[in-house]
Amino acid sequence: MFQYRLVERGNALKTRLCLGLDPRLTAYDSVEAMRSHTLAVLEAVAPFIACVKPQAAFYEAAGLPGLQLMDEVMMLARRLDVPVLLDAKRGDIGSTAEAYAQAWLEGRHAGNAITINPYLGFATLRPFVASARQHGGAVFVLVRTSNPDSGDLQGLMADGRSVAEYVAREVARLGEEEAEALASVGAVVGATHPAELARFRALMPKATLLLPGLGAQGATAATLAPAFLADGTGAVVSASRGIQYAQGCDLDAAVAAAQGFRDELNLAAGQHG
Ligand SMILES: O=c1ccn([C@@H]2O[C@H](COP(=O)(O)O)[C@@H](O)[C@H]2O)c(=O)[nH]1
Repeated sequence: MFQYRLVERGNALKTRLCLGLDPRLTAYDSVEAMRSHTLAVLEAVAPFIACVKPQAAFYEAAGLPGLQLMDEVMMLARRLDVPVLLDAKRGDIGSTAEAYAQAWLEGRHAGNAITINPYLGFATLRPFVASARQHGGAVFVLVRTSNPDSGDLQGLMADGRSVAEYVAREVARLGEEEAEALASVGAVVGATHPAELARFRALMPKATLLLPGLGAQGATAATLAPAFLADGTGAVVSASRGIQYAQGCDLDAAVAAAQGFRDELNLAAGQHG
């Protein structure tokens, strides 16, 4: 199961870091340069990460070679035994959600995780959850995203609760359907909202939290302690630009940035060495 692979790898390598791999065509002279650098970053940084999070948008933006690269990233991750959490934020009416789930959580993608969007209604999450449960994967529901304007909708209040809290409650409810201590239904909560982490952690006790926003978006590891469970597991924190483009396309700088984030997150999670 994806969530337990994260715990096992995180504990074995002492890391709570998720590598975001968002290759930007504008950073390179050619698609081939983008391909080789992206794969090299994953290979070099793998010993310091609990999982890798390719952002589908960047691969889609590069057309067919980009989609081929996304596939290569996933295959390399599999070879390196690095869990893959695809950031695609899928969500649609039920029958289409079934097709998305089949595409990204089954077959050669069985055991992976994907971010999903609850905007179309809670029932539309079901096909993703069913595929994840059946094929050893996981889903990460958008609860409180990291962007500055995420409160436009997620912060709206109804009966004393924010929309984000309603979604969190649904994540918890789905988790309760599973016997294991950690559920296959996780949540995205931005690292840029440190004051809200304790509340969301408490609302979703069985959910693994994905916290994007470390580095380029200004979040710092030291503020993230409330996201973790008492044993230091239960959350992974992602940085994309802050690692892949730490100093331009310098591979050593990417490794140094990943090591630095890993160490800071271990301190925050109470994992000392
Ligand atoms: O709330 C969210 C959900 C997803 N993201 C994605 O994470 C990375 C962040 O990249 P950085 O370079 O580390 O800022 C990117 O792929 C976003 O689409 C997020 O930022 N916030």
